[in-house]
Parts: sequence; structure tokens; C-alpha cells
Amino acid sequence: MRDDLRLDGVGRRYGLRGPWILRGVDLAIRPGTLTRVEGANGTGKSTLLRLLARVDAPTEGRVTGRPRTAYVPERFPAALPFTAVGYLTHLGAVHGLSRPAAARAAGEWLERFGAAAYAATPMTALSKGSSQKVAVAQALLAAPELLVLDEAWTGLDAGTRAELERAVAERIAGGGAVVFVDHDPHRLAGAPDTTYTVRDGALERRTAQDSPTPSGPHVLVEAQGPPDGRLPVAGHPGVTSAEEIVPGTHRLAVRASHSDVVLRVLLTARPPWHVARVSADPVDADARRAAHGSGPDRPGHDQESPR
Ligand SMILES: Nc1ncnc2c1ncn2[C@@H]1O[C@H](COP(=O)(O)OP(=O)(O)OP(=O)(O)O)[C@@H](O)[C@H]1O
Repeated sequence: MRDDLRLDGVGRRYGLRGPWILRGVDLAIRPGTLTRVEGANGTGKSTLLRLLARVDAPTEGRVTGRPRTAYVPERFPAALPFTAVGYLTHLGAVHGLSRPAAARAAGEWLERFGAAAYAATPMTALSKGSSQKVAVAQALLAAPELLVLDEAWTGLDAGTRAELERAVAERIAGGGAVVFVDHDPHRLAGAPDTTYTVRDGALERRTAQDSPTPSGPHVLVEAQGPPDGRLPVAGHPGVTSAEEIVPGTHRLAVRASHSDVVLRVLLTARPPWHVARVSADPVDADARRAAHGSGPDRPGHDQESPR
């Protein structure tokens, strides 16, 4: 994603005399960022996401920027005259992939979400959970620059929910932007760069720096890449700090909750990075000892934490 997607003075109401759902909304979605939208029921979260995905137009104000966008709507129209793989291949072609590339990507995403067995099943015969996997796969197929997810985790099993979180982290690490609504307050906890609360038609903004959430446990990752290679997880929300200790070797402090995602991005980068070492962050070990009240009188605890 090269440019911001911007909303300037945006308002939306349904019908000529309907109440304003959103009014005077200014918002910029930047490349490589994760944005959460929250708010009480019926406050206008889906309305905002539809405007960002450009499947709806504002009643007043302007939307500028045209990133390649994919959208998972709150209600996916599952009654479509396709098989799962047929639908995904068709959508991949619509997103600009060649037919063989679209078919390949369709197969890969169905496999990744544990739905390969349903590839040839008509969409109308899929269970709710399986059709939600197709809804999510169609959005990820063509590596969109902007991914808009409206309750996309709803109805997915635990394994697929985790896989979708990983896919989100990969999009951001690849320079894309992701905007999501989810009823689970722990979804991607600690990861959003910005959270907006929709209230009374306006947006209240909270950034990661304002967040009361403690930074939590970290691990240290030492990774080696090609000389002059760009760190594939630069700017990733799970990476708290990154330092090039010798040319080509980087030491990263990574939130433990994001370590599997970060390692996966490093190992699947092209060319792949070599992960030389993963260890507990000694800063966290100190914090843990302090929290548990152990000290010189409990020397055994020192040995648990490599320095
Ligand atoms: N197409 C439409 N026509 C008329 N009114 C609509 C339409 N879409 C949404 N609304 C109304 O706009 C308001 C905001 O709806 P929206 O779905 O954006 O809120 P939401 O915060 O996403 O809600 P929820 O949390 O229940 O999904 C609601 O009062 C809803 O009834």
C-alpha cells in the first residue's frame, strides 16, 4: 500500500431524512498499520467499514486513496452458484490474478484454513463455519493492500481463528493495512496501532502508546538475513525493538503473544531469514521476579532466566 486511505469530513445517513449514523469523520489509514474499530451495537461500525472498503459511498465528505482492497462483510452471501474452489478462483481472477494463479491461491488458502476437503463442495451445501472460511479466504487470496474485516472471526474454529490472526500479521509485515471489528476484546490484543471507538456518530481515537495494556512478556529473537536485506518484520506491531548488532544480524524484542507470527514471517520471507536464537527477554525475567517477590533469599529463581 503506497498511500493513505483518507476520510475527510465524512457523513453517512440512510434515506433522505434518516438520522446521521456518522458525521464529520476524519480518518487516515496508513500502510503497514493495524486499526481496530469498536463501539456499542448499532453505533455505525459496519457503516464505517463499508465506507473504508468502498462498497458504500458517503452522504457527504470525501474518501480518497485507492488501495487494492479486500473486504469480509459481517454477513457473507453464502448462497452462491459455485463450488468453494470455483468461487475462490473466480474471485482471484476478479482481483487480477491469472486463472492458474487464482486456482493455486484458492487451493493454498483452503488448505491453510483446514477446508481443502470441501474444495469441490457447492457453496450452498457448506456449513456456516466452512462458508466463513471461504469468506475469509476470498479476501486474502490476492494479498490486498487494505484488508477490511467485519467480525471475520465469528463462526471460525480455534485453529482457523489463530490462522487468520497470523494472516493479518503477515499482511501488515508485508506493508499492507488491516482494519477490523470484532466482538472479542482480546482479538489481536496489544497489536492494534490505533483503536477507534464509534460513539454518537464520531470517532474517538486511542493509539498503542495511550493503551493501558501492559507491554507483557517478550522474547529476544536473533535473525540473520541477506546483507542489505530489509527486515521483513520491520514495523510489525509485535516487534517492540529491532537492532542490527552486526551487518545482516538483527536482535528483536518480540511480544511473546506474537512470537509465532513473527518467526513465521521471518522463515517464510523470500529469501528466508535464518533464526539463530530465541531466548527469554531478561527484562521480563526481572519483572516476573519482582512480581513474585523473589530476591536474594530465593536464589533458585535466578537460574530459571538466562541472561
Ligand atoms: N442499509 C441500511 N439501511 C438503513 N439503515 C441502516 C442500513 N445499514 C445500517 N443501518 C442502520 O445504521 C445504524 C448503524 O448500523 P451499523 O450496522 O453500521 O452498526 P454496527 O455498529 O456495525 O452494529 P452491530 O454492532 O450491531 O453490527 C443502525 O441503526 C442500522 O440499523
